[in-house]
Amino acid sequence: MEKQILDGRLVADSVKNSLKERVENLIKKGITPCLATILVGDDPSSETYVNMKGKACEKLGMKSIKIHLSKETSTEELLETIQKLNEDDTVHGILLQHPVPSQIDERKAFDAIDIRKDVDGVTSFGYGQTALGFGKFPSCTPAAIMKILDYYEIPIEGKHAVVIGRSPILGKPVSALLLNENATVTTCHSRTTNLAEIVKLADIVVAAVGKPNFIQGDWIKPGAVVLDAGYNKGNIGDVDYEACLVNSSAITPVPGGVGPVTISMLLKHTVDAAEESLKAN
Ligand SMILES: Nc1nc(=O)c2c([nH]1)NC[C@@H]1CN(c3ccc(C(=O)N[C@@H](CCC(=O)O)C(=O)O)cc3)C=[N+]21
Repeated sequence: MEKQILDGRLVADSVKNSLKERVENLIKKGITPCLATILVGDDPSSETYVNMKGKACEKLGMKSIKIHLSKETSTEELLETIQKLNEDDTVHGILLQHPVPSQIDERKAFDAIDIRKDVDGVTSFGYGQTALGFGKFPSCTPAAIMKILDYYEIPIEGKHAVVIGRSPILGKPVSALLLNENATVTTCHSRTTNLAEIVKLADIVVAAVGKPNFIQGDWIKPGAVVLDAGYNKGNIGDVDYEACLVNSSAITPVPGGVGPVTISMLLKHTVDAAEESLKAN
């Protein structure tokens, strides 16, 4: 069996290339697609991610606004910041970097984002739309996983997909997207008692747990496709890559797998939102 390393940088480049002309056309019409990122606190890895997102925008001729709030920020202050960005017609997408410091009601902040600007797919309403199958902006990592499967023409329909993790912007929405594509989906989590047994049934494994090298090689059914959405400290995925490579037919590395595609989907959603704003006016 031929083994495929799923190259996220390649997929991300193809997504970004498809945006170039759309960005140019918008600029000709006087609209520069703009993503506003909000970072609360000073976690260095969050700062790295937010900077990567801003740079990716600029590389494509898009605009990025970076808002950095102190780690003492209150929910009210954050809501005010979001409200201003909602009202700013030059801003097309808003990304509130997760996680936020513990004094902040993150759900309340996410849900304050105007649905038209929710390019990161974090609002309750956006999740509901995604789950029902008509959402415009699914969360970016779930969207990236689907894009990788699509790019490599990996069939989903009728396959057993096992998602490990049920977070609001990763495990839950990716389970929904896979279900919408007619996979049989099992969502596992920290209280799942027979995890290894369930993963062994999977044709498609999505790792979204946040534990380095957690997914073991002998859990992978021969021929299974493995997607690693983990982003642990030191650029380590949730999948024990070398061990899982053995049985898998296709696998994403970390780095260079799901991560770069996540960012390209964020850009795509921002361009989509900018085009929509043009239609609305
Ligand atoms: N509201 C919100 N939306 C997010 O989408 C979101 C978030 N919060 N919080 C944190 C996670 C993490 N995340 C990553 C995106 C890209 C890479 C990525 O591109 N990583 C590179 C390597 C990174 C490097 O070179 O340092 C790679 O995998 O090749 C990683 C992680 C988005 N997240």
